[in-house]
Amino acid sequence: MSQHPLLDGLNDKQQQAVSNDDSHLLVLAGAGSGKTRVLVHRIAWLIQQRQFSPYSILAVTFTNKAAAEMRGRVERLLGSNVRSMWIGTFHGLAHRLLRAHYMDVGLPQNFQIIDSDDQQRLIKRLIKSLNLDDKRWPAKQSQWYINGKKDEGLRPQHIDTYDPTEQTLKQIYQLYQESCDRAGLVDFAELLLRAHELLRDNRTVREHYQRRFRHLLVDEFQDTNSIQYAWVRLLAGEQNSVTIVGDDDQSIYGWRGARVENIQQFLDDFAGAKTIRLEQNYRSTAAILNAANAVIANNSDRLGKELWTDGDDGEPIALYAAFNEMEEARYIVSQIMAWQEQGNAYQDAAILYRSNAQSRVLEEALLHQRIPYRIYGGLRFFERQEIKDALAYLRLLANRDDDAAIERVINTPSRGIGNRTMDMIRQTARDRQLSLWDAANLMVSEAMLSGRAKNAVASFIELATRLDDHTIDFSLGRIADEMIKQSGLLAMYEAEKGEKAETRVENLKELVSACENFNLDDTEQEQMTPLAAFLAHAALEAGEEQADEYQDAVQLMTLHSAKGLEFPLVFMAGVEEGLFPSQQSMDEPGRLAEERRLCYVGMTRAMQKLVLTYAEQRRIYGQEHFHTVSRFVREMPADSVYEVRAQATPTKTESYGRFHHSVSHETFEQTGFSLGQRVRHQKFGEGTVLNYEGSGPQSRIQINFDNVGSKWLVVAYARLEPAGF
Ligand SMILES: Nc1ncnc2c1ncn2[C@@H]1O[C@H](COP(=O)(O)OP(=O)(O)OP(=O)(O)O)[C@@H](O)[C@H]1O
Ligand SMILES: [Mg+2]
Repeated sequence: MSQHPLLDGLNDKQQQAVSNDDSHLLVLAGAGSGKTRVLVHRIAWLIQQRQFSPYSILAVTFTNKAAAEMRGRVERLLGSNVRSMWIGTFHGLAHRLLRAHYMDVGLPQNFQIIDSDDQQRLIKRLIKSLNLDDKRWPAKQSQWYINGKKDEGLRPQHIDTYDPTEQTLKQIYQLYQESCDRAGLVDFAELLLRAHELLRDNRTVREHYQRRFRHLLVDEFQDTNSIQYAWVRLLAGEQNSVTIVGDDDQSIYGWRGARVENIQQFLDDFAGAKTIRLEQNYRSTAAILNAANAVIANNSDRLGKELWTDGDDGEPIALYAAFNEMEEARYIVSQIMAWQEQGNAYQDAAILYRSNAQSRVLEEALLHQRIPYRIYGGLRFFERQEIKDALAYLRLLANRDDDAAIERVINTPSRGIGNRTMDMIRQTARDRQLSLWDAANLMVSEAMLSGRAKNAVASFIELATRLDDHTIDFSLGRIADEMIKQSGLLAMYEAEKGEKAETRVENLKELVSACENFNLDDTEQEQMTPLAAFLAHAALEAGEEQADEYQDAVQLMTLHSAKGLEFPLVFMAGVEEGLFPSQQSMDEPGRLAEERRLCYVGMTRAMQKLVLTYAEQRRIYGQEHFHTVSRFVREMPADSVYEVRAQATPTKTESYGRFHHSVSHETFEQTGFSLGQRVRHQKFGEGTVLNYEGSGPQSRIQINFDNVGSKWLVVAYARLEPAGF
């Protein structure tokens, strides 16, 4: 019997899932087993074989990018467009519903979506208007509260509480809601909630969509939250078919309200649902898959799945122990260069990391070698809001007349300098041809401002002056450290709640690390002060174009955003106890299990080659840490991992007080020198080898000369000789 072309290239179980009749279906399977592929083929099958109109299909994916890809793949399979099919993220689809029914939900036609930052700013203003102390009531806390309630489907009137704190939060929520409604603003949580209310409360609309969407298909179902699940149930109604695919081992958003229990709930709620398990992995080599399976086996409470491959063993997983994070980054970059020289594309390599703050050092190493890269789902380090705030303070220290810097931070964190005061300062500056700084000083000394405004401006001037005087003899790292503390920036972000604020605090501390490690010689701008040189470096780096969409570029992303994707070559950087698993997760079994699932997700992104790296010493979040290799690595079978560099002989270099090891991998061997070695230069005299980069004739070596300090030299020209101790 000849089979339908849409079933070609699928195994039996996959074919069963694709050609399933109209009963509800759960495809429960491990990573890389073809779940997403099954969804794509099933959509095409429904249209071509079962004659459903694309109009009657609704598909949900986890990101917009995944939605676009899925639509493209369906269209390629069918050879026709499926424009009338609804496909998108839960948020995107909710938005579409609200646009179509704005009147039914009481929104103006031109309602606007606000992002998390806008939302927070609005809440902040409202807290002030209630005359609440914003130290006692940080906007972030209210934001967290409001969004949490919305995710549970609760409006202010549903909240009954005698707790005085919650009563105030409820009052803020109420006021926030009123002002959003008045202004026609909709936040992310509101999109989901309002669309849910529309479907729940408006029978005509509900029945319309229930009649329309005969098939609902959801990818990455393990990461749906309560309201998203409620949505699926409403749209399914009594007669429509629901296909969900997921993997309980890849549930990694529990911390954000996702409920892996929804998989079990689905089987309870949707009568007659079938379960199909896919067990063959088509993505990764046996070495990678076996190691990933061994890691996840350490979790309990799993729904239980098998995963095997008949593919090649492939290369074992490489484990590289770097002596610090910079050397880790250089190693990764050198491997990517070697891989590219073998004829591979940059875009087939991905660097995954646990924390956003790790990206800075990696970005710098890539920039240094002029390798294009793209940060997936995020801003580059020096473009992030909190970093720009902090840099503005540093700019102000370097140059009081930097008006843009003053504009940015004169009231960040809030010091009671309002728009009116700022307008007056701007006006004075214009009238008298002064910088904002000079205008502000003038207005304070000549009492041109009212009492409160004057005090606020004076305190800002005093802060900048004090910071400068106080840090005059400090190293760049200490200047940055004092600045984030004294300016109140650190405290401001620390007072906020939520993941984004946590990341911001981490990034600020990471900026301190960046300053500490900043090497003046790197810039070859020895006439500049370290601060000025650093600022130039940061500005240039931020101004560097992010690789554009079509350019071949290395992919950088957090482990979380790598979900569902695959790459021939994958690096997982920072696999260390305390970083991955994270420090906070180590004492809580639930969180540790989620970290382990994240490790499983990361490893199973790799198709051909997986490289794990860790740094024995890492300066992160502004502090030096000595880490051991992650327990997850120890959970991998010994024969599936090989250490790239086993032997390490620590030598201490006085100037840096850091431990260095002699490296034995090729790149450095070519130079003929080893870290910590004593060398002699004709002009500069004797010194100790601190660092190196690049390979072949281009390789450069950093030497701390006893008399002239540290210098980077090109090995080929430096004519260095070994020297005795
Ligand atoms: N029957 C098959 N024959 C050959 N290749 C397949 C088959 N099924 C899937 N693949 C390929 O295996 C890879 C993984 O498939 P897919 O991304 O659909 O897996 P998944 O289960 O969705 O993974 P994840 O859990 O990571 O989202 C893809 O490159 C896909 O094209
Ligand atoms: Mg998938």
